[in-house]
Amino acid sequence: MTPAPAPAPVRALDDASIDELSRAAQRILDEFGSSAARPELLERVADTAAGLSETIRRQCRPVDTADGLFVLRGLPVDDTEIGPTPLSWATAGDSAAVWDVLLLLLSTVMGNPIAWAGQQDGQFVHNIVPSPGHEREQTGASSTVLLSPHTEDAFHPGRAHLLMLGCLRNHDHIATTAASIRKARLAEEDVALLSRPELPILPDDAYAEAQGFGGLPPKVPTVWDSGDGLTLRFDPAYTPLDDATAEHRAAYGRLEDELARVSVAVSLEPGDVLVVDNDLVVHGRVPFQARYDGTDRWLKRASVRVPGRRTRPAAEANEHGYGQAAIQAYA
Ligand SMILES: O=C(O)CCC(=O)C(=O)O
Ligand SMILES: [Fe+2]
Repeated sequence: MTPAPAPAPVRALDDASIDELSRAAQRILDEFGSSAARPELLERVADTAAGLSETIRRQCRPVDTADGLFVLRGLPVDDTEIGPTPLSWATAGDSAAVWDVLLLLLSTVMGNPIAWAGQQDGQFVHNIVPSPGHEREQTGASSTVLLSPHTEDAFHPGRAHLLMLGCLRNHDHIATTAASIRKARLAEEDVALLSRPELPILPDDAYAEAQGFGGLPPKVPTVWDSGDGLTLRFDPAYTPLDDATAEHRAAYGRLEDELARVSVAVSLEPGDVLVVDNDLVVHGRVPFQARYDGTDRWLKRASVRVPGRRTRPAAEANEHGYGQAAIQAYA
């Protein structure tokens, strides 16, 4: 089912904030010559973020509607200046590096950016572009398949609280999909069933090394009440549903149906930064045909932990995370 386009809550940045953020990012990039995440650069980002205006801080406040997301709008993108869309994250290098710094600044206002040694060379900001040979994968590099709704890095207890997608180019208006558990209607019995840790979530195809990990996959709950409402950890493409009881599978299926029912399509415009609460919302992407001619869709992605947030079951602390470690920008 193709989700209905629905207006996502937009937080429009005013001219002064746009100017302040753009200048701050450019200054850091000029100083370091590259957005590669060195400790000195992260330190400068932290200092700069701490000095950003109250107005910017307010626009970066936590998600405050049941949509579980918002779009920060107004940052400028010059389609010529950013150059052609790279053919893969591995060849992106410093393409549109000022956006790496912008996302790091915004992430740092919202929390603590994280990186993974096993993904995109340990960078804090990822390039999401369609890549030849990966068209049918369940990763950000795919195109011709529906990227099914998922919690980002669902396999791992160190996964982000917030996911940030900055749009540099999207000529064909290809939508990101988003479904909030806070809008889903689930029977009490289904919530009870899905709160039981009955199935593991395995590492996705972006983590080749973790997929070879030898330990026993921990069984995890799919939904739970975190105190202020339902919260979820969901990635059906990497969940061995055949191992579940028929009863559990049926409840999981009803959850999938509900998420499809409440799913919205968010077609990002250049300059938009979509912020998704990874505890409330599963995201995906509609299928599309890549051209590989430098004009394809191009997003930058950052993942953020929010210190002190208590949305995760205590048992997650004992998970091995398949040998992967989330590297936090600030200890
Ligand atoms: O391409 C998109 O809109 C989302 C891709 C995705 O799932 C991600 O970057 O985590
Ligand atoms: Fe994702």
